[in-house]
Amino acid sequence: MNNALEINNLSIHYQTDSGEVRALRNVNLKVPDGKVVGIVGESGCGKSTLMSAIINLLSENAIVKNGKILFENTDILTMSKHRLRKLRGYDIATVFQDPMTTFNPVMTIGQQLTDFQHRFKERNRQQKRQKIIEMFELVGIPDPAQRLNQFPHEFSGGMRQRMAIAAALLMNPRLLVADEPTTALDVTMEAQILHLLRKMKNDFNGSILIITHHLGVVAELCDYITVMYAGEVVEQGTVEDIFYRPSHPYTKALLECDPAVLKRKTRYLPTIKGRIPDLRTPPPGCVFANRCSKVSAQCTQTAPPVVDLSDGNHWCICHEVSK
Ligand SMILES: Nc1ncnc2c1ncn2[C@@H]1O[C@H](COP(=O)(O)OP(=O)(O)OP(=O)(O)O)[C@@H](O)[C@H]1O
Repeated sequence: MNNALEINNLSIHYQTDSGEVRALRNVNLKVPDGKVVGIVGESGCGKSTLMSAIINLLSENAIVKNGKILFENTDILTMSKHRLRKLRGYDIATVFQDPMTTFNPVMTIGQQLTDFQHRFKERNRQQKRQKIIEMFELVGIPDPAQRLNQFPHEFSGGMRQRMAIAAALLMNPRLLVADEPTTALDVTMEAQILHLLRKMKNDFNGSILIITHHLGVVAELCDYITVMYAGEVVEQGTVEDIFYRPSHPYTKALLECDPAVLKRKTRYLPTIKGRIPDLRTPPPGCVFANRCSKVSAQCTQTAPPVVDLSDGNHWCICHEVSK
């Protein structure tokens, strides 16, 4: 199977006055053609850094220490400006947590989404408008033709997120990267957007990379899951591997804290005790050692090995897990 995106051994640090923050360390990830891959982890695990690197929009103080992000065999991190312009929004489309960031508040939605299609020279203005109406129908926006003349603030949060997804798909991208697409929405809206993304998964030919801290989102949508902790990938596998055969103690702890996964109704949600380590001085051994219930002496001293649990498809890094 070919990969729409392949990340090899990626390490990114941030330069700060108090030292270098090792935000990503030796991250490996593949997004196979036509598949949905989810990245999960707590706040601070490096999800946004990874997302920014994929579209080559890292902060000025970021330094790529090593690694590659391959899209069609070309490294995004060293792409020419011209190629990057084609990549962003055309080959790779993005949907962010706050859909307001996608739209210009002082232009009508119709104008903006017509302009979004400027690369499609073969479509005239009328055809571009027709394409938007078709996309709006697909994502469930009622009276699409009338709504083209409205401004972004005239739509609800959920409708704006539908429009952001429509805008991304208008480009027919090879890869859609969605960063916390449901986090800013209430529970009802979230369910509707998840339903929409599930439908898109079947209609859309490209691949999807979805970044979230919400396990329910990945369970509903993904084929593969990457679990990140403190800048490292700690476990990777199919959705079944991660939900039915979790191996890394962090993955297990995440699952135990998730309300959707918890069978019993609890008044207070459990949390993982302790804190993510300071990424300016990550520990020499396992990054999860200070919070792990299975911690042993070697965990605090030596970096954990990669444990292959299923022919390279399901693996984790841990001293205490054996095949
Ligand atoms: N521009 C920056 N300068 C310095 N440190 C940064 C910068 N951006 C992120 N970091 C640090 O890098 C680490 C990873 O941050 P990142 O935002 O990628 O994680 P995240 O998982 O997306 O978290 P969140 O969900 O809170 O955004 C954190 O320790 C964060 O404080």
